Amino acid sequence: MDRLVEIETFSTEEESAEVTLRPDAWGEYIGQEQIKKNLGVFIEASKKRDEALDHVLFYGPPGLGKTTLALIIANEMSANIKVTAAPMIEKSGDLAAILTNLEEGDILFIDEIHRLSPAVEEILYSSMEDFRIDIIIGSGPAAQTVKIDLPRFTLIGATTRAGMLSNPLRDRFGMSFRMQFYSSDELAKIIVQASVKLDKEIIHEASVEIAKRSRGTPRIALRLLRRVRDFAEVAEEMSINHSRTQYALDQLGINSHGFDEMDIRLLNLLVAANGRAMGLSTIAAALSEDEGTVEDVLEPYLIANGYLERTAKGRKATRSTYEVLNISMTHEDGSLF
Ligand SMILES: Nc1ncnc2c1ncn2[C@@H]1O[C@H](COP(=O)(O)OP(=O)(O)OP(=O)(O)O)[C@@H](O)[C@H]1O
Repeated sequence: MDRLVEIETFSTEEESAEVTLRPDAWGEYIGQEQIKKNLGVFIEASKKRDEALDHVLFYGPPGLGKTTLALIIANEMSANIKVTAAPMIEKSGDLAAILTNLEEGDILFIDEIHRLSPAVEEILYSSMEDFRIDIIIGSGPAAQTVKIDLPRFTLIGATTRAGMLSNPLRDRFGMSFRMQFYSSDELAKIIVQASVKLDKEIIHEASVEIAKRSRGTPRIALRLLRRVRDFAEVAEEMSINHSRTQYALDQLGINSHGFDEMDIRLLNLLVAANGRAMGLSTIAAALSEDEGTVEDVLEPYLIANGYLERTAKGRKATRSTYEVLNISMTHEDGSLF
């Protein structure tokens, strides 16, 4: 039987474009070397034993390749995969319907797994551990519990917030992997690979320029590649060259450190606090963003690169923040922060 890949979550135009650029084999998946090495061993071992792979958790900022890895695992295991996201599983019945439709060895990928409701999570515990669910039929004194055996499946969970997972859920994953930001070299390779799929030549310097400005994130790199390609095509250029790339990225408001407008606003805010720490809620209100976006999307890259520090009292600018914004680190009286 052909392998079945069912994806329920892709909706926006950008996401469906991503599907076509998504690598589907190990060889095309660039970077995350340690994760690939370990997963390779575990996949080979479970194939040798002819067993389903143990449950896997991927965590880290958005766009680093969690969904892509899940699809590659399914490919390697020659398993069917069903891709969904926690907000789509509202009631325990929704999860029960998904689970009872799985077959032996299938993979279920749940994105944003930290957003499952406690009632749904409860069902997941027994299904992950005992491959069995208890469903309550009816209500009141006439209610009956029916036990349903499930096939041995693999759950792959992805989250931007490992800290928000409950302990019982976290403990039921046999392996968990933290996704790393990508180096510029790795991103440049991803960009070249994607440009081949898009059938648009890109010169080396241009791919490096996009890579440097992509916040260490493949999704951003691919989005910028598509926008730079637009600029090149409107200018009727056969290939994407360096000067067009610089021009396009400047027009898109992305500076040479990869900061976009929102990063710059956040860093300026911290610097304006004159060395004092600023709370998450204050930052979110000042940027008109919700706290989750600030914490999951904006901050991780800035922290990983030393431009923002999380302290017990709140967020603070670092020496690198002042340097990168070209601002002096002194109080009005001349003393250092
Ligand atoms: N290591 C990689 N090599 C090549 N392309 C990659 C790699 N990682 C991600 N991509 C590409 O980047 C895009 C985003 O990846 P993906 O959707 O897997 O990220 P994600 O971590 O699941 O994001 P989210 O958590 O927001 O769903 C995809 O189009 C994918 O093709």
